[in-house]
Amino acid sequence: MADPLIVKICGIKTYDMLEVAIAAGADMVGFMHFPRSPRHVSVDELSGLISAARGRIQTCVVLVNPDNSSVAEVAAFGPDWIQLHGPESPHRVEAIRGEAGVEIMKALPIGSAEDVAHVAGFAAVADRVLLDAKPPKGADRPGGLGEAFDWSLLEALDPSVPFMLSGGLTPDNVADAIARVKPLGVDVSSGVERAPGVKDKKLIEAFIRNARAAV
Ligand SMILES: O=C(O)c1ccccc1NCC(=O)[C@H](O)[C@H](O)COP(=O)(O)O
Repeated sequence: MADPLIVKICGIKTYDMLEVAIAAGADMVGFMHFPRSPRHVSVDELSGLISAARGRIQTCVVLVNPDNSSVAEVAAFGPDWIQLHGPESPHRVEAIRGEAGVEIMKALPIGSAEDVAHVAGFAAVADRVLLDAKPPKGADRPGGLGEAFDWSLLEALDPSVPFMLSGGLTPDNVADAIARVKPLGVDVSSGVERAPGVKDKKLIEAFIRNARAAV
């Protein structure tokens, strides 16, 4: 039997939306800890949200090129995952994985065949990879931009590499994405918001319903 699809709702900032994601059947929530993000949560907020979610849904803290002290500070709250969403090298991913004591998801920007060729090297040192759209030059953050990439690029990916798909997913395109790309899981942020950083209950519910119906 095929593995069940993993659905991650990223950029949760409030307890209300954490409850919405859990009730709607998400498998994982992401908390952004990156000040330039409209979804940024402070360390105090992170600690509270992770505690409220513990044992009910998997938690993932998203960091961008963190130093060792940031990793240790966040890991101490006991999330299930840390997502590295910056230009971390495979060597740095491996080092953080060794130190953090939590599972590591490495986000990788995909905009060309060359980007796809690098995925297997990161998959070998991370617990999971998340393939996202490559941000345009001058973007103020490396993710959460609501932009999709050309999914056909993934036809060149080694089929033994499990990955999650993100970038511009919405309730309207998630079923098509799953059918075409066959990811291990899907991740969404902008597509379930009514304004940047403001999640919407109905959009979260529709996204999860449509994703589950596609498998
Ligand atoms: O969401 C952000 O603001 C963000 C900022 C900096 C690094 C990563 C960020 N988001 C990480 C995610 O996992 C998003 O869910 C992923 O990039 C997809 O976002 P979207 O295209 O908006 O659905």
